[in-house]
Amino acid sequence: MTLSFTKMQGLGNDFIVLDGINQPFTLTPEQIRQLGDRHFGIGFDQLLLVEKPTDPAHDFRYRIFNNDGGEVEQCGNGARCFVRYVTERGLTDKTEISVEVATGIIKPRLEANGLVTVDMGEPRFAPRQIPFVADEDQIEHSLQVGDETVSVSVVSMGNPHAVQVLADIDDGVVERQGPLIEYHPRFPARVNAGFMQVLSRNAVRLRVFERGVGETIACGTGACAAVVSGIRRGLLDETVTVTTRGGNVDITWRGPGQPVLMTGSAVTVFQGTVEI
Ligand SMILES: N[C@H](CCC[C@H](N)C(=O)O)C(=O)O
Repeated sequence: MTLSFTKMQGLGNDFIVLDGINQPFTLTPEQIRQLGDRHFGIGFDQLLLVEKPTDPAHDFRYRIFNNDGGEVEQCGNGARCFVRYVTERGLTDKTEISVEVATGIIKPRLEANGLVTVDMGEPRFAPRQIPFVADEDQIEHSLQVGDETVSVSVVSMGNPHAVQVLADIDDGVVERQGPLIEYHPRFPARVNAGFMQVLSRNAVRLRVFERGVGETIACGTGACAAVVSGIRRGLLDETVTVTTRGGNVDITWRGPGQPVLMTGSAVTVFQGTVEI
């Protein structure tokens, strides 16, 4: 099978985007792993699939696969690339679209300045919604990680995140704790592990060890979850610039019942075809 794809990146989190509307296909998890391999395949963090919506009230359906082959509920950097892809390829003439994801609706919008803003929907905190093994929602939960006891905030942006606030995120903590948190038994669906350093009430640094991938250069939903958890902890104001290894993304959250808004870049790198 020959597949046409577009290679894209948001803050260095990289993707291949596939048009499942005009190019119907199926891929097994093993085939996704092969395509995602950075030596024997194309290489990507996630594969993004564009499909027709199940509800005609919306413009598209958006499916996301990590490079371990697993399908997941949400991808923030990918959402910005999604709207750039469908407009550049003429799949829509709109600049703001309504997109179905596994756990809700997101609304990406192309801005006049070339950036993309996405209404990522409301964050969720109930343990069963994450999913997370705990009695109730708490702003911080104690978690045993190897021989360390850490304090995490647990947030779902559709996909699960466990976020720590640390004075230093470059001392080896990401490499040491990331894999242990991703597979922690209290997260039945695994989890993305965020490591946040607060610089001011409007600026943080963030590194994320992503479920199904490992550490990525940037994580959009991770940035959303980190800012929400920092606001809930009383450390941040409602609009925050998140500095990742791949660049900056701006996140706004006006509190419970409100959506998280994310603004950042989305870049088309190249087009290609692949035999699989
Ligand atoms: N690894 C994530 C999916 C991709 C999230 C990230 N690339 C983003 O930009 O939000 C998960 O398993 O939930």
